[in-house]
Amino acid sequence: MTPAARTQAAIELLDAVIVAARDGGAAADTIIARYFAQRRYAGSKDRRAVRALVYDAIRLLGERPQSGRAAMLALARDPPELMAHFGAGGHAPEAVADGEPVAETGVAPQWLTERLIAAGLTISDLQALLDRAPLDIRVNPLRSDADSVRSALEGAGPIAGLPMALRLPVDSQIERHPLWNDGAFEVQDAGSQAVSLAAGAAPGMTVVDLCAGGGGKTLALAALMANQGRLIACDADRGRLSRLTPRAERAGVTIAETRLLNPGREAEALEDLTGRADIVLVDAPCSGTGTWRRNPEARWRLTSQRLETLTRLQARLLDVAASLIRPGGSLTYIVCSLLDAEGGDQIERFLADHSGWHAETLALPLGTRHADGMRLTPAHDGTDGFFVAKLHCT
Ligand SMILES: C[S@@+](CC[C@H](N)C(=O)[O-])C[C@H]1O[C@@H](n2cnc3c(N)ncnc32)[C@H](O)[C@@H]1O
Repeated sequence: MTPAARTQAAIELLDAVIVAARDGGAAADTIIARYFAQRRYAGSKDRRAVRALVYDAIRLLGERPQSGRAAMLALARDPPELMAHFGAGGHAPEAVADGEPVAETGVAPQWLTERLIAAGLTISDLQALLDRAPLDIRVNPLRSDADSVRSALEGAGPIAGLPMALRLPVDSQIERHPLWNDGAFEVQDAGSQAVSLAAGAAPGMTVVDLCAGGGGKTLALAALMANQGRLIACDADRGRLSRLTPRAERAGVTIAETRLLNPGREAEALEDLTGRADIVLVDAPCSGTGTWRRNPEARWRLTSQRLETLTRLQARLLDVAASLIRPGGSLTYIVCSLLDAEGGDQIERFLADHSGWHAETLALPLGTRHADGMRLTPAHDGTDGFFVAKLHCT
């Protein structure tokens, strides 16, 4: 592909990303993978270059742009050599027309920027939400140890405060590394590892991971439990939950049992656990404002209606979780969002509605105190953004 043809490919992809963001379609990564699956003539350098153009344009634009061309014209202001691709002939984009729209640059949609600022973030905190994410792994003590994994992976370095976490050069190809196959490590953001510690899981406990998804935190909990006790991994999404079993096998986790929940009727499938769990972890479905480094187009998807639906679901899941906890047990609530509506406000509501509960003052190796919990941000902690709180039932 010529450089100008790559620019045209990026425009076509951006058009698809914009439509998907508007209509709740596939993620940008999936759209790019599908595009190249149908264009085998594109070599790996072409793919890398086109992908970089698409993501550079997405990161540059806070509001969802009207078209891929408007997005690319905004990017073409700098570096200006991109502008020379327009009208270059062959597979290049058409020449720029007089008065053609150019998308406005920005960090996030106005309404979200306002809410994030209201949650105490600065503009540079917001800008850091769009940095390129590092590649972090969690060493699995059920299969290996941090020194062995570190010496086997080129460029691996420690992360202060997290003895089982290592940070690797961003482009490291590790997903099929022999040590990965052996279950010696999992790819997991350091922030995700830090907030998992908040639950205080220990050997012999009964732990419910209410929103386990593919099991990222379930596996971390199992390691903290030294594979002893009972770990019930639940989710309402059969596909996600089904990915947990092979991962657990690879990681040598034998205590995890999965339970599929019926949305809206979660408590029914958990009746036998009422008042019996030492710990319930609610890694709640959320807007993901803390993970824009990985999915920058997510900020083009979120609407205030979607946010409202999510906050209602989070409140309900907190109530379900509370019913499972034994007296003296604890509930850890996590969201990878930095909006107070999904973080501190949820805890405030919960405490107002549930007498006999209180929030613990957390002391995690990363993060800062925020509302009744702690907050991790890319700018402060070099991790994805999270809010975590721990509630005790007396
Ligand atoms: C933030 S993700 C969980 C990520 C996972 N804990 C991890 O560490 O990889 C939130 C999960 O909540 C699940 N979820 C959505 N609605 C739910 C419900 N009503 N009950 C339980 N889980 C639900 C989603 O399917 C999704 O997997």
